[in-house]
Amino acid sequence: MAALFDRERANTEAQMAAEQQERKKYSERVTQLEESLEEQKRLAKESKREVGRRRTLFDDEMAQLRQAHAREKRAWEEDLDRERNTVRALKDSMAQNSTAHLTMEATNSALRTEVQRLQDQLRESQQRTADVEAELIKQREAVVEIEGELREAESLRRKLHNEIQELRGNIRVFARMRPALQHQGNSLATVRFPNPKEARSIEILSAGESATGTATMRTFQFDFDHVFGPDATQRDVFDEVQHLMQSVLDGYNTCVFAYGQTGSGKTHTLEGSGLPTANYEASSVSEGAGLIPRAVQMLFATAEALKDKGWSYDFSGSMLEIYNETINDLLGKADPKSTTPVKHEIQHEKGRTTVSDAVVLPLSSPQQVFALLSRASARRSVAATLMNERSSRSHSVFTLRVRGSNSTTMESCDATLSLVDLAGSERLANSGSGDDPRRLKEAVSINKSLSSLADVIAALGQGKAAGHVPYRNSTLTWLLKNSLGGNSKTLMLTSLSPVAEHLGETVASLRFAKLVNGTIIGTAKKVRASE
Ligand SMILES: Nc1ncnc2c1ncn2[C@@H]1O[C@H](COP(=O)(O)OP(=O)(O)OP(=O)(O)O)[C@@H](O)[C@H]1O
Repeated sequence: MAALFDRERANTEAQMAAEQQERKKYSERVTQLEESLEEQKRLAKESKREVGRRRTLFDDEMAQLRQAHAREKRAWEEDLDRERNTVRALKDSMAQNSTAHLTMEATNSALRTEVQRLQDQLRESQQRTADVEAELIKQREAVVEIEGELREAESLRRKLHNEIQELRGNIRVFARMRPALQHQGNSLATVRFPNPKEARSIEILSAGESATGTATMRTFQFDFDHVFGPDATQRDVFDEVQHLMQSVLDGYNTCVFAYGQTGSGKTHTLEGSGLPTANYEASSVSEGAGLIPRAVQMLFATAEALKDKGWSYDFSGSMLEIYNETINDLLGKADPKSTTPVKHEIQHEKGRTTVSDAVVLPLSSPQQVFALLSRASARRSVAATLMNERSSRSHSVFTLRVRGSNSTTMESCDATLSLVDLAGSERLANSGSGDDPRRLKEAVSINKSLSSLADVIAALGQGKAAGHVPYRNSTLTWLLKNSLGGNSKTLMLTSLSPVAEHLGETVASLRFAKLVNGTIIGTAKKVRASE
């Protein structure tokens, strides 16, 4: 038992030792584990710290990264916004461009259509032009033919026109009675104009006494180429005269006399109320304008129109006054007050009349002619103040020389138009000269020249039978030698006063006019430039 016990005890002690051993090992193990746990804790702490540090670092880095990322993001966003804006702008622009493109395409297509249309039109036009050109060539040929015919017709017209003039007689006589002037208030003569449509007759009724002493009424009737009553206008007179202007351009010397007593209307008929001023337009003259401005306007206008038919004309003019048988140049430089006036000689050579030292001005427009007439008129009025109404006591002669040549037909002509305002025709007893020797001399000179004019016309009327034509008997007839006679066309415009008191002078003027009208002057001859 004891042994058992001892063994048991030994076993138990062995067991206890083993258990102790085990406990020790366990304790060591526990210590070890505790140390290890401590270590683990420390390590865990360290690790935690490290983790914390690393987390902090990581957080910092993350924060930085986030900031950087945020910055970048912002930058990207800004870039993105910009890009978006750019893209939007581009889209807008593209939209616009595409609209513009569409518009342009539409325009382009419209333009293409237009170009096509124009090309078609051009082709048509070219075709038409070709047709027109062909037609033009035909027309040109026709025009050349017509021009030739026209030239022939123009030459024929000239010939016929002048033949008609010849048939009518180269001296024609018109009578014009002026209206009563308001301010005069004189009693008027009894005058009748029978057959006013024909306008060729005038009748003057004059109270008288028969041999037995009974009161009678005498009627004087006169027939002329035309009679103008007091209502006739300046235009009416010119209408009857203008064919003579055509004759001047055709190369015929033409002379128009205004004859009549002082105050009967000679200057009114020739010049009219005031010459056109510098503002005058070549296409018109005033209603009051007389024969000279109208003739000048017509001559220049007709010369211009004849350019188409190959004619080219040169005009030149002079203005002379014959006072007491002496010639004064109204365009000359000499002082009109001078006591030693320039002496002018009249020369006739080859059908042309020239006056020595007289100014002849080249005239290229109607305005220049009017300037010439105003100059002459101013000069005449200076003389008039010196010589008391000298204008009605002198003859004024305006001469327009017209030279023409036709480069196509080689025709040429050279003629003068003389427009003569004669001195008052009243008889010596009525001239108011009385005992005034100056007035007497004037009246004698006027009488001489007017009776010489009648003699010349009468001698011309008698043709060769008269033998000698007394041109030299007065300065007037000598100056107008080539404008009278067979080589010219002459028109006498007899001015008449309607006043009863002037009846005697009116009848005398009409008798003189009748004498002239009864004269048949030989055939007018065209003057060629070379003659
Ligand atoms: N047909 C007419 N109509 C209106 N007035 C006229 C007419 N004829 C002449 N007269 C006027 O009569 C007056 C005299 O005319 P004008 O001076 O023309 O006469 P004249 O014969 O030339 O005279 P002179 O011999 O003195 O030069 C002027 O006042 C003029 O205006």
